[in-house]
Amino acid sequence: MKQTTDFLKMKENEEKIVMLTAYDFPAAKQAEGANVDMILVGDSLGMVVLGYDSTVPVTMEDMIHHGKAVKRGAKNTFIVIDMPFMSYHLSAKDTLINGARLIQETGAHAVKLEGGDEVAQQIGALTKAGIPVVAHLGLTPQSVGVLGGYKVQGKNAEAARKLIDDARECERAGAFALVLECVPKQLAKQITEELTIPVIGIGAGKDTDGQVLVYHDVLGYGVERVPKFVKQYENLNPIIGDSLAAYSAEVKNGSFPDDCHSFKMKEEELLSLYGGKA
Ligand SMILES: Nc1nc(=O)c2c([nH]1)NC[C@@H]1CN(c3ccc(C(=O)N[C@@H](CCC(=O)O)C(=O)O)cc3)CN21
Ligand SMILES: CC(C)C(=O)C(=O)O
Ligand SMILES: [Mg+2]
Repeated sequence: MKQTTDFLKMKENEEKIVMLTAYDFPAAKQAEGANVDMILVGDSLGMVVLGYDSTVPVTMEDMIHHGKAVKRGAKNTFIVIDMPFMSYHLSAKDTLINGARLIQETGAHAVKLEGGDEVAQQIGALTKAGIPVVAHLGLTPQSVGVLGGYKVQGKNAEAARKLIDDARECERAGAFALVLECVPKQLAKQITEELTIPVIGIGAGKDTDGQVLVYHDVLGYGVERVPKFVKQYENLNPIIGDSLAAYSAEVKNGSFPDDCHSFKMKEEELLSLYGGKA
């Protein structure tokens, strides 16, 4: 299994880092089977598997419940788990307690939290306590209310400069990697070149050190509309829809279950069951 330091070496060797989200046992098994370098138990689970319209309602309990299932499915893959909304803002003590719970109770290897300068203290405290941290900048979905929607970030010079400063600050605070979401590709390239730690992009172009996508987006599984930056490698929705409709139709018309999906008792057992008594 890869370690935090291996991701730094991958950056140095210009070997791309592949990250994919997973929220449950089967997805984690598939991700590990596909040899992804890192699995992210993202708080996007609130939207793609719990049906909320943002990541804000996701709780520590939700993250731990899903994190445990992912770990059972991917025992040999590096796992990063999102710290949910407001679990790293109240106090240094709360941040450490929540970070420790996520690591200890799920068996994940690192936590991820959103923000730059304003959470540098928390990144430092967690790292000093022995919890590896991935920073997350650009479009930070937990701040959707403040950002006013899921929009590309860092489009003007001033916003871009702030993002570059924040990225440096995250590295200085001790983050071992940075997720950069929904920013212009030129800005992502510059940040990737300026940082020593690996930058993993999502909607950030091809020049970052790695890429991350949401499992359900890649597969077209459950999700209806996906962000522009998503490449759908499959569209499972109609496959699942058609399969379930066929099952339903066959139950209704009596063609399921047939003999090959049923169990049979031997004739002599049937005879002794009914034979003398009927
Ligand atoms: N299924 C899913 N995939 C994700 O990548 C994802 C989630 N959910 N939930 C949490 C966040 C939210 N994300 C999103 C959601 C929507 C857009 C989006 O629609 N963006 C517009 C761009 C708008 C603009 O031009 O500024 C787009 O058209 O892609 C982007 C990121 C990324 N994350
Ligand atoms: C989109 C990725 C980076 C994420 O934070 C999540 O899936 O929650
Ligand atoms: Mg997230």
